[in-house]
Amino acid sequence: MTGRMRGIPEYPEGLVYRPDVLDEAEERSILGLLDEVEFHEVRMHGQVARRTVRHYDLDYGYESWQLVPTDPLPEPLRWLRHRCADLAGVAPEELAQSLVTRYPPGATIGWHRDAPMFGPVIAGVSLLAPCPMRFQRRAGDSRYVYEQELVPRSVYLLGGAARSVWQHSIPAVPHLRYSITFRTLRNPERWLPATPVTGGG
Ligand SMILES: O=C(O)CCC(=O)C(=O)O
Ligand SMILES: [Fe+2]
Repeated sequence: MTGRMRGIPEYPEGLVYRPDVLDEAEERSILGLLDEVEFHEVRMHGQVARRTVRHYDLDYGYESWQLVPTDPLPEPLRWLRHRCADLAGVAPEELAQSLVTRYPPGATIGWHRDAPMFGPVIAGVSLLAPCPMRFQRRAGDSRYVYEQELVPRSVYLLGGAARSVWQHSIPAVPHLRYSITFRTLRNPERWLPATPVTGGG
């Protein structure tokens, strides 16, 4: 489905979409946890976005383009990371950054590719309001487009060209939505502390 997007419809290679990854009880339990989360503003180029975010494990400085260690992913959310890792075919620890985004009615995220310090696989969980996720890529004078409806309790994976070539965006929808994204790192050794050596004197 490409809705009203202008361009040549094409499926983004590397996009995997799975509805019904969570059941309703699981969604409710996560929403209960998110009620307690303190969300932070996103300020880019001096503009405060309507969506708010909470990073875990590594925080992304929207202005600095650096990753800095932050609070660990809350234990009651770790099974979700594990499930996404299984879908993505990576170890849970490889999903080294978690981001919860809260989209109140009218909030959006504009066209972008995720930052280059993140790795080749990104997983995204959707909760509450359904919304379209839009994709575009340009080649010469042509614009290729795709629209994927994200239903609540679904997971998408961005790999291959869907991650590295295509841009994506989320338009405004009339009801509250949350997304939880888990990202791999391109250079884990640059950002993660070395595994501590244990057992010594
Ligand atoms: O809301 C979503 O699922 C997409 C979020 C996103 O693209 C991002 O945070 O980079
Ligand atoms: Fe993104």
